[in-house]
Amino acid sequence: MKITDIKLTVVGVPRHTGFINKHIIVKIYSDEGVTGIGEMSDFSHLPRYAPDVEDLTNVIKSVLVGENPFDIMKLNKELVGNFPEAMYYYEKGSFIRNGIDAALYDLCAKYLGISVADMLGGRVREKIKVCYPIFRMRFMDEVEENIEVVRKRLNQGFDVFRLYVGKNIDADEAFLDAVQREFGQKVKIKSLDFSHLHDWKTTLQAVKRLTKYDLGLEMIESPALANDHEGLNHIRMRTDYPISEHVWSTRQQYEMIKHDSVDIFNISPVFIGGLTAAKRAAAVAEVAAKGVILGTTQELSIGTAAMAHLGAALTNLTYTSDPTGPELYIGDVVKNRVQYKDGYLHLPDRGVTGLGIELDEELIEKYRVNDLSWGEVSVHQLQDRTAQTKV
Ligand SMILES: O=C(O)C(=O)C[C@@H](O)[C@H](O)C(=O)O
Ligand SMILES: [Mg+2]
Ligand SMILES: [Mg+2]
Repeated sequence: MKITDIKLTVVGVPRHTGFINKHIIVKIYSDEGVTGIGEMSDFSHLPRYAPDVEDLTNVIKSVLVGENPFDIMKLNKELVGNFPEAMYYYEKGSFIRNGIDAALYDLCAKYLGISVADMLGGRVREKIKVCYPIFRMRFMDEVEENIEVVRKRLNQGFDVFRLYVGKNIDADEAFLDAVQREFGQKVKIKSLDFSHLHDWKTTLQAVKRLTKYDLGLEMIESPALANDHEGLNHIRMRTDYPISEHVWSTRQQYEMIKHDSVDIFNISPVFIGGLTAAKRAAAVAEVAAKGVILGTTQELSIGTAAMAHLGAALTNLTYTSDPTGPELYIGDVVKNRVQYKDGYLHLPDRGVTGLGIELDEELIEKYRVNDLSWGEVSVHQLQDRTAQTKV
């Protein structure tokens, strides 16, 4: 089989919060008449610049056209050559590699008539426990709005949540207090995510306040400045709670092991550049005897299905994971969205081929936008993932 062509389509899909995220839908065509699909998810992250999609398409064509899609390791090496790793969480080259890698798996698995999980090592599980995110509050009046989100999502079966914290600790505390009073044991807050906003010592003060409300806390995430591997170790040694951090490059994961920085690696294909790289990062975690969760950038259904197939094959998925993107957006671009039930992300059936997701061309057209250009949006909105415009 040979790759014959590549198509990239940009879509902008609003979230229930009002925040609009741009993604690129990838199609890889082959001379066997089989097409692979993938998703370069959520370019709506800092820094505020964007790749030119026409130029990007040409670059990717120059890497892939004429190649055998089964040469996944060779093609990943080529992709890393063209879009090198960086020591940055939201490195856009990783998003690009991720979309291509998923489409290669989809193409090859469809050709073989098997599901992507079967290419990644089969199924250890059929469903993955996930949590619903509560985005960061800066103002007290956001507390009640977020309690309403908990009420609504609990009714839909999401009983585990995670909370982005660190810009208004009074609001964080008021939220946790209100959750405890209203929901008691019915709801779990599995993580407090500080998103690298503060140095570890400042975070530690906040952790002391917020862990008064232990609602089933599994981990404290990103509690030091980005790439402060020693800082993570300092705070890890001073709190009883497991520390988690995202993996965004091979070198950064190595440094975190060297400095014994974390208990849990938060692994997302989008931030490490694909299913291939994410599977390797999970194997590295196993070697280092660390826990693993599947993280998220809040993907649409294609990106989330890719993570479900990956999660199916991981033996060391030890804590509650994060991918709930399709529940956050008001729409999607597929005929069959991924399924959530009782707070679990369910894998597509074993009988499906590829990722098991079918594109809906009408929905692609509905959400299609010309490019990845930035509209009016503030750094706060980008950090906090809300449409909140107050300063
Ligand atoms: O755990 C995290 O950190 C995230 O989920 C990052 C978020 O910013 C996410 O990418 C989003 O877009 O909401
Ligand atoms: Mg995080
Ligand atoms: Mg994101």
